[in-house]
This record gives sequence, C-alpha cells and structure tokens, in this order.
Amino acid sequence: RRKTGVGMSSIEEIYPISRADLDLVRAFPKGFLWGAATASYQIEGAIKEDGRGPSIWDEFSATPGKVFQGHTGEVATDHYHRVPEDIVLMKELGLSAYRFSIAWPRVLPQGRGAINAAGLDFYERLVDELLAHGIAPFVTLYHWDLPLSLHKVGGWTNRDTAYAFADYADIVTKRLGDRVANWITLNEPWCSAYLGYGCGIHAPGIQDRQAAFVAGHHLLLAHGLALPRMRANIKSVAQVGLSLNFTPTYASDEREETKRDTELTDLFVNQWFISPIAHGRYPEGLFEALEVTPPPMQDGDLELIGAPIDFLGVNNYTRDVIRGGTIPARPDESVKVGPVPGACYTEMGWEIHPQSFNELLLRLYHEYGMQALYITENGAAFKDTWNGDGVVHDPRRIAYIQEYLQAAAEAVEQGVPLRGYFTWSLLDNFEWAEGYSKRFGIVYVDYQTQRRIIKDSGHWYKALLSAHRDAS
Ligand SMILES: CO[C@H](O)c1c[n+]2c([nH]1)[C@H](O)[C@@H](O)[C@H](O)[C@H]2CO
Repeated sequence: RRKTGVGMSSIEEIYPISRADLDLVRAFPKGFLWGAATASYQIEGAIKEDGRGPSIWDEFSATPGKVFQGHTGEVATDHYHRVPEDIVLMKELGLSAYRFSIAWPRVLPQGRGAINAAGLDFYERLVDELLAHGIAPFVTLYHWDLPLSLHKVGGWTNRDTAYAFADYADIVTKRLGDRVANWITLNEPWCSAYLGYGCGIHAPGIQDRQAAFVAGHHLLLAHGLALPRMRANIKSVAQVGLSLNFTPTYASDEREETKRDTELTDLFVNQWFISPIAHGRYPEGLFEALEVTPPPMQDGDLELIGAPIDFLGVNNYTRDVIRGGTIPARPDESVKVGPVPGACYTEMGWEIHPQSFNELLLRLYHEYGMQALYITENGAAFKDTWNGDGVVHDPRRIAYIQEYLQAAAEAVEQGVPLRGYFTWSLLDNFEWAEGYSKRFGIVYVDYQTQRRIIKDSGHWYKALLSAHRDAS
C-alpha cells in the first residue's frame, strides 16, 4: 500500500477493510468493547525507578540462559515514560478499552507493608488519562511480576502470599475503585503455577510438579480472598473477573489411547483452573493423572475460590493436536503432533485454528455456565519488518484476527454472551522467555529509538472499530 501523493493516503489506507469485514462487525452487539492488551513487565521498563521494588522477572531475566539472548524488561518499550503518547496512539486506533496490568512491586516494593506512593500515583495518572480519552481501563492486578521479597519466603508455594495479594488488591481498589469499573484479579494462574513452578521456563524457574499444584491452589486462593475485599472498594456497577488461558486439545487419530491421552491433556491444560472457579472443585482425576497429591487446603478455600465472578477473561491463541499412546506419560508430557497437514502456524509455532476458538467459547458458556465473557487476549506473532518509513506490512496478522473474530462472531450468533475483544498486543513487547524476538503488536516498536509505527493491522483494526461504531 503506497501513498498516492505527498500527504495523500491511498484509498486503501483510508478504508483498509473489506465488505466481509463490514458484515463481520455487524455480528457484534452495540456496546461491544474493542481493545488491546499489555502487561506491566512486558512494556513499562523503569524497573528501578520511583521506588519500584524488584520482581521475580527482574531476577529471572537477569539470570543467564533463561531468556532469549539475555533480554530483560529493564527498558522494554519504555512505556513508564511514554504514557501520554501511548494513550494518544490508543485513541488514534479508536480503542474503546485498554487492558493493562499493575506491577505489584511498584505499589508494594516489598510485596506487603510500606506503600510506594509514586507507584500508586503512576497508575492513577494512567487511569485518569485513559478516562480523559474515553478509553475504559481493564486492570489486571497480577500479570506474573511477583515482588521478589515474597518469592524469598516461598512465593506462591507459601499460603501467606495469597493473603498478601488480597491486601495488595485492597490497597489498589481503595485508590482506584471509584474510577475503574473492570477488574481482573489474575492473568493465567496456570502459567504462573506450571511454567513458573512446574517446568520452570518462566520465573521463578522452579521444576517441581507438586510445587506447581501447591502454587496453583494459592493463586486461586489469592483470587478468592481478593474478591470480597475488591467488591467492598469498587462501584456497585463495576465488575470483577479473571483471565484464564485455554488451548483446546484434539486427538490426532481415533485410537482409544489417543482419545484418552487427549482427555487427560485437556484436564491438565484447560480444566485445572476453570473447574474450581466455575464449580468450586478440582476436576476429577487431575491429581492422579499428574501423579501429584492434592495441594494442602483449608476448610472454606474452595467456597472462596468458587465465589461468583462477573465475567471470565478468555485468553486463546491456538489449539494442540495430541498424539496418543506414544509414552505412558503424564498429561504434562503429552506429545503434540505437528505440523498438521495443511495447517498454518505463527512465529510461536502455534497452529492457526479459529474453529477451536469457536468451540472453546461454546464450551465455556454451556459447560461452565459463564454468563459474560471477554476475549482478554488473542493475537499472533509474525516476522514483522520495518524499512524505516511509516509502514509495516503484516497481512498475516490481519488475516489471523479476521479469522478469529469470525469464529467469535459465530459464537455470538450461537448465543455466547461475549462482551468484548482485546487483541494481544497493543505494542510489540517483552515476550517472556522469547525476549524481544517475537512481535505480537498491532503497533511496531523500533527498540533502538522506541519509535512506535502503526502496522497495517493497526490501521485495519482502527477501520474495523470505526465500522462497528457506525453500524451500532
Ligand atoms: C497459550 O498462550 C497463552 O494463552 C498466552 C499467550 N500470551 C500470554 N498467555 C500472556 O498472558 C502474555 O503475557 C503473552 O505475551 C501472550 C503471548 O505469548
């Protein structure tokens, strides 16, 4: 797409959406929220500024061999110093909502005790600036950057951390509860528990499956303890939920052993957290399948954990096709089949499979009775390149979002109460163990200069959101 003249935009740049896109947006109800998502450690930088305490990701990413080429979140996209310009960018894109996370160690440098006023002030300014631009804040309280001091006394394997989280949630909602109407307690406790304590590819890098289930229980308990504290501080019209990751599992063939291994993998990957949240109990057979003992629980834990939430945040990117009977292994060692003939994949090696997204949404509504759903993460990493001028062509990301939104639109037509969609991510950012090697943004970040360049997908998303507003 080249400019047609100095200062002129090509007609495609003004209207980069198709007739099919116009039909697509009409499937979503008036008031449907369109946003983009980020997380504190992945975009903020300024990890030692204004009183912020260290987090487990500061220590983990600084540990040689843990992150691609030793990348860290020390600078990231320097969002901490660029909030005004980044919010102008969000406004330019026409976002009606923005999902971000608060860094616990910026608010409570030691995880508990003394409050860092500069940390709370930063998030207050961010929220006020969003509201001034008519963008609804969706605040995640925990997106993996646990204060290091809590890790030093066991982190999520220590039940006390759940109580410390509830105190942190109380402090933040006391300050922002009058202005923020959408709260997410935890982002993907499955990742915090299993990637952090089970297989150790994420902070704090522990490899102990039993510890993963103890940590998982304390993360759920943290959510349950925080809920009533938050509800006491937020407006009556405000809503609280949490974001869970799901990767639907499919059998690679019709053999009984394949179907069994696929069901066990589904138990482990998809049911572990939604079952306590939706049904107040762990899924039958989970602990046995993983060869762990049930995590220590106290009376009342599961009631707290299973207390009603106002919405479920759904994070989905792909599906897994499971090969059966290869090894008499546990579901955390199940063998994924790939590449699937005729399938397309993103830079993460994730199969692009919108049909499984549609089926997931239907399952969450029918099997788990979720009365409101937001897609709090969906997006794709591709090899985006920038040639130094104002354009970044990413047609595959446009196609990915189109296909997944089509699947979501079908779910809405099938009766799923879907209330909003946040693409991951607003900006290219620190992709955990992959460092800055993977770009998910609809806005490109040139890390040498911190320049932001709206990708074609950003221009397309802007036009799509505008078309939805016009159609509503
Ligand atoms: C199966 O993917 C997970 O749902 C997942 C994917 N992602 C996530 N969770 C995290 O919430 C984000 O911080 C990541 O940046 C993002 C992209 O990797």
